[in-house]
Amino acid sequence: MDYLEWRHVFKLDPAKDISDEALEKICESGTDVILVGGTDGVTLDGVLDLLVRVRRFEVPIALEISTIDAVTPGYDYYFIPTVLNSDDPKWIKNLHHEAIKEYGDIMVWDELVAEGYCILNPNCKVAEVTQANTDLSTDDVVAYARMAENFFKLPVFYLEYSGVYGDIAIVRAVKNELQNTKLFYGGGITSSKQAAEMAQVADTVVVGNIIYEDLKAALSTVKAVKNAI
Ligand SMILES: CC(C)=CCC/C(C)=C/CC/C(C)=C/CC/C(C)=C/CC/C(C)=C/CC/C(C)=C/CC/C(C)=C/COP(=O)(O)OP(=O)(O)O
Ligand SMILES: O=P(O)(O)OC[C@@H](O)CO
Ligand SMILES: [Mg+2]
Repeated sequence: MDYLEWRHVFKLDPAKDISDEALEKICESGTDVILVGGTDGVTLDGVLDLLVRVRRFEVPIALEISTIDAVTPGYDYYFIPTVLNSDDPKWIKNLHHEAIKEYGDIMVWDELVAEGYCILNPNCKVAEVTQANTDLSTDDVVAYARMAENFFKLPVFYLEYSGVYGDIAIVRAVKNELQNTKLFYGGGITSSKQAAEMAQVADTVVVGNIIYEDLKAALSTVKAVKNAI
């Protein structure tokens, strides 16, 4: 599966506006994929709009499902988060159970990629919405990574610092534990230096909000990640 080889990901938020000019630069930047996702304000219109606009380019496009009301055919992959450190079973498996009960007969399972999220920024929106317990030691986080890989056999473990730059020591400790499950890192990357640092440890680096704040800085992260060893 291609996603096993991804190094750099741009995450576009369907609740935010992006100009055609900026979108073209993002799509032609050399990134491995455009991942469409956000915590709130995600609508079918927003998800369709980005699908149609990104499809004009060659880059693959994946949808990270945050609400079942905003799912449409046509994406290359569907990423399904399960928030391992949520205190509310809704975000771990209940919404998933509901969706599979309703759409299980028509699902193309090979297009679905399950992601075990571990959210570590206590002040981000997704931590609040999912009631994530972010008060975790390195050992706690490593245990979630082991759970993702060995117990649930998830293809992706996503260390989510949304909005703040993470702790490289924690990212390294997790990476050292994982053999098959891919480590996605996302959060607070605003420069090529940060992107390169995380890319030396994580399998895949996700760049989000800086796209909307400083396009040039966002674009600089692609080369930084691709050149990192
Ligand atoms: C062809 C076709 C239609 C195929 C699809 C079939 C189908 C219906 C598949 C569904 C399968 C399934 C099991 C779905 C699960 C449904 C579901 C709603 C699950 C819940 C997912 C979940 C735990 C969401 C929580 C929120 C979350 C982790 C979102 C990810 C995005 C994220 C962290 C964004 C970062 O936040 P952001 O919004 O950027 O924050 P700022 O604005 O502060 O930057
Ligand atoms: O928006 P930022 O902070 O870059 O985080 C990226 C991504 O991990 C969000 O889900
Ligand atoms: Mg965002």
